[in-house]
Amino acid sequence: MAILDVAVDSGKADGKMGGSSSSEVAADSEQQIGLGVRHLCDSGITRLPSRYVLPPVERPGKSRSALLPVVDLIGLRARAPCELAALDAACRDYGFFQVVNHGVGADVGRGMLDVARRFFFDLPQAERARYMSGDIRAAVRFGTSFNQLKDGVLSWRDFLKLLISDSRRLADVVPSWPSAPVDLREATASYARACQRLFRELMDAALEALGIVGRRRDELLEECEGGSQMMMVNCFPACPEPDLTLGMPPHSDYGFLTILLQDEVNGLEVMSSQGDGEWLVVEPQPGALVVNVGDHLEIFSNGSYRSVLHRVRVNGRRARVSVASLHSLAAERVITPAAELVNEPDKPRQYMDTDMATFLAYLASAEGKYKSFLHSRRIVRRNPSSTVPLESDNTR
Ligand SMILES: O=C(O)CCC(=O)C(=O)O
Ligand SMILES: [Fe+2]
Repeated sequence: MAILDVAVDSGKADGKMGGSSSSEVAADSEQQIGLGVRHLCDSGITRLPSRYVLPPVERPGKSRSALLPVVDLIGLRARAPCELAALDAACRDYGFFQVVNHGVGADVGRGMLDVARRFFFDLPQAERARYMSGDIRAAVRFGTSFNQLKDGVLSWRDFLKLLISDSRRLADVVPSWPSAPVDLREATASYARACQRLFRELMDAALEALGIVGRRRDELLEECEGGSQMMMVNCFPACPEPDLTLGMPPHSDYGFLTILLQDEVNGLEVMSSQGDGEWLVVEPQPGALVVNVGDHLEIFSNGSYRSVLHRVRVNGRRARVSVASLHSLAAERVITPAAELVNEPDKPRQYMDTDMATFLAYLASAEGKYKSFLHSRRIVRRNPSSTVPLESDNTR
């Protein structure tokens, strides 16, 4: 039976380790694990349960510190050529950048992180368990690990997923969000709205940098207004053996752009663009937001912009909270390489069309790690008449 079903059916959502004399024995039980990492920590474990232990080659190992390129939204709004060039270069070369003067109020960001921390750390487990679901399509979902029902090795992470299928209808979905802590809905809706504005401004500039202008750009921006937004509120508790596991395995994000808000605890690591397989620890500037290109923008830009692998490392002392806001067009919209960026034979089409249904079907059937979804959409030309999808790999 799926882990999550066991957890929800157990009826002991807020129970501690009833009757067990060894925390490790209990911690290894599927039932405890299904309730999430935060709950597991409450049981007083001192060793990492075996379900979280990665094989040696997949453990975090060494990584070096790096500063992401900085994009200033004020300059971008004014269409300062150097700022537009900085955005373009960051999306082409790194797939990641940090944005300053982004217009998301410091109080709005702080409010979001504060309520997220209280959701994971102050509420009784039963409150969170009300939102547990094994259905990856559920619009409101408390879950654990990465792709819980498919993960061979589990990730040291709990999350609250909030899906807004049409950003214009945010107010309609807010009442379905958790009612505790009492300010969760208000704080999260304010932050979600601020992210929508930032996403549209960044897309506006990115389209211009890609050379998509005039009516076509206006239409796309209009579509972004009614696009989808997925908020992943992530919690990475302090881990008893952080070198043996990850908070999130290497993955790329599915949307156009992801806006990432994080607390002061480091953890995000990005695959180096040098092709040397090195992991770079992101040191964000205080007050900056981290932004990354997702699979849909790599497809739309016909490979000019890069959706880059990233992962989350955990640590032994401090819990970390982050909020990733993934933005794309409406779920039913087909994402296709922009006609302006396909130019046979010099720059042939690199990707097949995709849509949300295809992505979800893929997630339901696979772990979704590395860039396997994106690679499943890649076109490889062995000879001019055959187009077949590329096998997945983890080089980008
Ligand atoms: O917590 C982070 O730094 C990254 C989170 C992330 O990659 C995601 O939610 O997709
Ligand atoms: Fe991500």
